[in-house]
Amino acid sequence: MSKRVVLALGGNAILQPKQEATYENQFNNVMSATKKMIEIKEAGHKIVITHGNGPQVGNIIAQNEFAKDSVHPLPIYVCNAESQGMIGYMMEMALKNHLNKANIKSNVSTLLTMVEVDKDDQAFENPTKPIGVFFDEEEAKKLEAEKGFVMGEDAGRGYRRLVPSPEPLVIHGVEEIKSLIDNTIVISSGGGGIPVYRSEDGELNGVEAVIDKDRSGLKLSEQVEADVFMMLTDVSNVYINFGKENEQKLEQITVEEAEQYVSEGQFPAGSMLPKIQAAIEFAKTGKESIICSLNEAVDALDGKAGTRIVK
Ligand SMILES: Nc1ncnc2c1ncn2[C@@H]1O[C@H](COP(=O)(O)OP(=O)(O)O)[C@@H](O)[C@H]1O
Ligand SMILES: NC(=O)OP(=O)(O)O
Repeated sequence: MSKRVVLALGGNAILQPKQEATYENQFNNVMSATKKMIEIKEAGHKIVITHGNGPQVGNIIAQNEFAKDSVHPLPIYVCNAESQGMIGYMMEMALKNHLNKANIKSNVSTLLTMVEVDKDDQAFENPTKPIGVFFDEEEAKKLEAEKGFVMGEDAGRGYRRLVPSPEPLVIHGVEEIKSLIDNTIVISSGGGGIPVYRSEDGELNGVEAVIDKDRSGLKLSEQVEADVFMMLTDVSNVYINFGKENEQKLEQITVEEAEQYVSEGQFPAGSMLPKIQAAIEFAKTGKESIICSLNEAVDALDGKAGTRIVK
């Protein structure tokens, strides 16, 4: 059965933590990731793709920082737009080349997507979103002291800069996505979307933040009325007691079971927790959420791989 599927791809799939941030490395990763997405298309499903941008937006911000004495630094929301354009370009080109090779007729369109947030969101008081490259503890302390950055540990992988990550509320371009989806692979809300707020007079304004792409993926799935919300990452499943001797793979869990694991603190805030929370919210609507590895996406849609969260 053909399903309408929203795919959320992690920013780390585009640039792995230990890889150099060259264009070639990122494009090769995008080529591999999009090849897997084409398999979903070949299986007859309609897909909307969203993606992370943590490593990329962090690097663009760092480029601005390094060059600030000669070129004016740009606000974070503009850096978000830049990362959306850069990743969207790589994905659209890679998808078109794969489709061409496989002789599949489908268009591909990247939407520059603004996502509305509440300018009074508590997240602005408490930066939690890790972006950019990883540092050791000593380097992180230096950056806090010298640049006033907020730094934090990211899921045991080292220290990264933390920026506010408000809740996405309204995804722009939803009607356009719905009208395109039958014949087009749409890429939307990249990097969680360009964060904007609407002031009382109705005017849109950019705001300094990076939205979590799993939270935006959830909103996108709800607003485009997807059948499945799929978060593609670098682990095959969600586990309880992850990394311990008694770790246990989860294949299908209910919303109640997932909430119980969250309350036990099974999932770290910087990595698996936002995915599980987004999966729970989507599953509450009676639709299906899947967290799986990119390599097993087609099997996961058939119920043969990954972790499914259902009502
Ligand atoms: N309970 C868990 N089950 C599975 N993976 C977990 C768990 N807790 C933490 N992780 C980590 O979460 C990571 C995926 O989150 P993240 O790196 O933010 O993904 P992405 O960049 O793909 O969105 C995995 O690589 C894994 O190391
Ligand atoms: N914006 C965002 O959530 O990016 P990552 O997936 O790279 O963290």
